[in-house]
Amino acid sequence: DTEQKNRKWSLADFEIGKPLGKGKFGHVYLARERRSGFIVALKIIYKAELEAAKVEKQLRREIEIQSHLRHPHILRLYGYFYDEKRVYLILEYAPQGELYKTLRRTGKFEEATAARYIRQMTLALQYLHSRHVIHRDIKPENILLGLNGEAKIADFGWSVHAPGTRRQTLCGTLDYLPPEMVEGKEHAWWVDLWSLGVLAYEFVVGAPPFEEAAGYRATYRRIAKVDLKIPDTVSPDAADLIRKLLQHDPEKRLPLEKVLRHPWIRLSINISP
Ligand SMILES: COc1ccc(C(=O)Nc2ccccc2)cc1NC(=O)CCSCc1cnc2[nH]ccc2c1
Repeated sequence: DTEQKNRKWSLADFEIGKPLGKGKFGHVYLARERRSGFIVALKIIYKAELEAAKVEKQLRREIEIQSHLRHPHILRLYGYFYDEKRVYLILEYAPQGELYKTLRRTGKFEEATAARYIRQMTLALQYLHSRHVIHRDIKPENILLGLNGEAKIADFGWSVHAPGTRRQTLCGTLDYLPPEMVEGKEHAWWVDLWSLGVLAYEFVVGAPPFEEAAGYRATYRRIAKVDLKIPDTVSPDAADLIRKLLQHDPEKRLPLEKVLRHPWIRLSINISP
């Protein structure tokens, strides 16, 4: 409520529980707000690390963007506070944990499950794009699972207001990069359409489409050429959607509204939440 919303939080308001993981810039702990008993995830980030990485402004901008985002498939940032050494982000806790752990454990998802997650991510992207926010980093590692196993985009380490042209020093996997980013071109919301295609492929196949053991140059080449091979274990409907999203030309990528009406996605609606 508004009283809760505007109040000044401090560490004394929370009981810290088990560690939930290590993020880009900090450690995340389960925590309970003492007065209400409300469970949250508390991300503790050292200011020294922010200064060393020159990302203080990026964090401030993110907090500004995210404190206004409200969507069932986007992890909430409830608020933040700081003391002289650390910044604390009060984040939504996702009880069913990290989607990529489930994916690695099961190898790949049943197509109905995959389609449900893709529909949920599409709804989240539609909401973000309507707020002129590009996520640019949609991958299994950034998706958490809520109380009923619903997918939530959970990491906003790189979201920007559209159109983004700043080159990010990209660490981590290149598998999700679209050609225009690999070629360092101007990019916008259609970047997320490409990533949605990569995500759908990885969910039903169990590995990203352009992965190259030979290293990143080979991955770059395969992305730039859109050297896409879809195994015939993948249903025709799923393959059709993946092909319509993994288009080199951004204007040819299936818009989010059409993704929601695609047969593969419509089929997933009548199966569990
Ligand atoms: C909305 O989310 C976020 C918003 C902002 C930032 C962030 O760090 N921004 C940043 C930092 C420094 C410089 C610039 C920007 C991170 C997240 N998200 C996460 O860190 C993922 C774990 S969310 C916690 C959480 C919940 N529920 C779980 N269940 C199991 C594990 C788990 C883990």
